[in-house]
Amino acid sequence: MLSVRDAEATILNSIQPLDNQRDIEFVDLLMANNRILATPIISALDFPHWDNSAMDGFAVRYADVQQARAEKPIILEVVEEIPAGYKPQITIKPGQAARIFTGAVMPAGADTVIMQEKTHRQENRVSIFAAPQPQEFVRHKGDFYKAGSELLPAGISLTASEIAILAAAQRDQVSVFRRPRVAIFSSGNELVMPEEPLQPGQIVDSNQFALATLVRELGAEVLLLGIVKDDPAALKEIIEYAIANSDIVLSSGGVSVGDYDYIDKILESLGAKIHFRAVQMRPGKPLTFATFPNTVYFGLPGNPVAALVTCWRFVQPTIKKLAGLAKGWEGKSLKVRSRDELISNGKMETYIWGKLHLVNGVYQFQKAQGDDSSGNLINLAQTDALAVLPVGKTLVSAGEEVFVFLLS
Ligand SMILES: Nc1nc2c(c(=O)[nH]1)N[C@H]1C(S)=C(S)[C@@H](COP(=O)(O)OP(=O)(O)OC[C@H]3O[C@@H](n4cnc5c(N)ncnc54)[C@H](O)[C@@H]3O)O[C@H]1N2
Ligand code: MOO
Ligand SMILES: [Mg+2]
Repeated sequence: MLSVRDAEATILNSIQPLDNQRDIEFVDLLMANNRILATPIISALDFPHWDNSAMDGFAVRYADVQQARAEKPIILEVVEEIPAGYKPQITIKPGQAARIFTGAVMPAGADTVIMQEKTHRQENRVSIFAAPQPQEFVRHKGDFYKAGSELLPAGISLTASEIAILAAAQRDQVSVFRRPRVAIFSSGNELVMPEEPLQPGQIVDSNQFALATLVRELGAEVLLLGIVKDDPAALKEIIEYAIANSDIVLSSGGVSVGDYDYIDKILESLGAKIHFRAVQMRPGKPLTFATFPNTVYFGLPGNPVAALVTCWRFVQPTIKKLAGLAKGWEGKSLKVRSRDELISNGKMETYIWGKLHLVNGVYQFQKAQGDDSSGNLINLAQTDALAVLPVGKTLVSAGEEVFVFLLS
């Protein structure tokens, strides 16, 4: 059976990221949070734009004050006051200084700023009590970035710091990748919506809610297609519609070996390339991955935990890669100490859901309490990590280290 690693490689190698010409849109800066930048940002300006003071104090000529000492202060004439936002009018000559404030433009003639605490002001004179370093507390034009240099590369997710840079670079609109479109439906005669009273044998379709929420959290747009009966004609119709209208299709249920598990046969009849039908993992073994020319298809297993685990493990990096993220789409793992004993049959890569606790700066993994059947979605609540027992590993004792797959 295909290993998790090979399944992941097969999936990610078949993902074509969105196109940086065709698949972009312009959004206002404050709407760009968590969107992915489609075009690099090149600075039109030097940063800082002009020489300015890094302190409240006095702008001076270094040559005038290099001998200043507490016992023998240098006294300068204050010829101008320069608050932030003001254009200095006077050139500082030998023996002169300007009162200056943080962020204010350096006056011509001055090359150094003395912080206020090292001075004493009396009317139009200032005493300097300590020698500065040459050019101390001056932020020079272009020190941080020169015009023409790249401020932000394409393919990064925009957060507060990048939005600030875009604002500083005077971009009020920004070119981002469109959101990937993900079609979601559930298959099964037994499924009903949450508001419907349960008849014998029925079960609420929780998967469409879980998957839609996860997909939205990942920044993609959801096309929610609801519940489809285990009926080949109905399934074929919805799959045709889904592949025509999305980048990624997620169905849940109907991918195992039962007589009513039709998904794979329909995908075949529609000309899909079926890459695999099962992965050596638990939960999540019956996972179908197929591709159409413009759409990738995940036939997720119906059991609620299996559907979410396979989504976390495989769909999450797929959405990130397709969305245009240049790197960092692969899942993240961390080695932590397990509080609980973890058990596997050793035949499958086993994913045990639970929670991380930060204790004295070190993460500990706590397994979810209760029945760990893949049908028991109740104990998935508050899950933020999956402990991973590789094939061949049957036991992690309490207190032993284990790799966990992070969910966010
Ligand atoms: N003979 C075998 N039987 C099964 C195998 C196997 O290898 N050989 N694998 C088991 C595993 S593991 C899983 S996981 C399931 C996967 O089954 P399907 O993907 O075909 O899904 P269904 O049969 O339609 O449903 C399975 C289970 O999940 C419930 N379900 C389905 N959809 C939803 C939904 N949208 N929301 C909530 N619950 C859902 C459904 O009622 C069933 O209980 O196959 C095993 N069998
Ligand atoms: O994966 Mo099936 O993966 O639950 O029980
Ligand atoms: Mg089935």
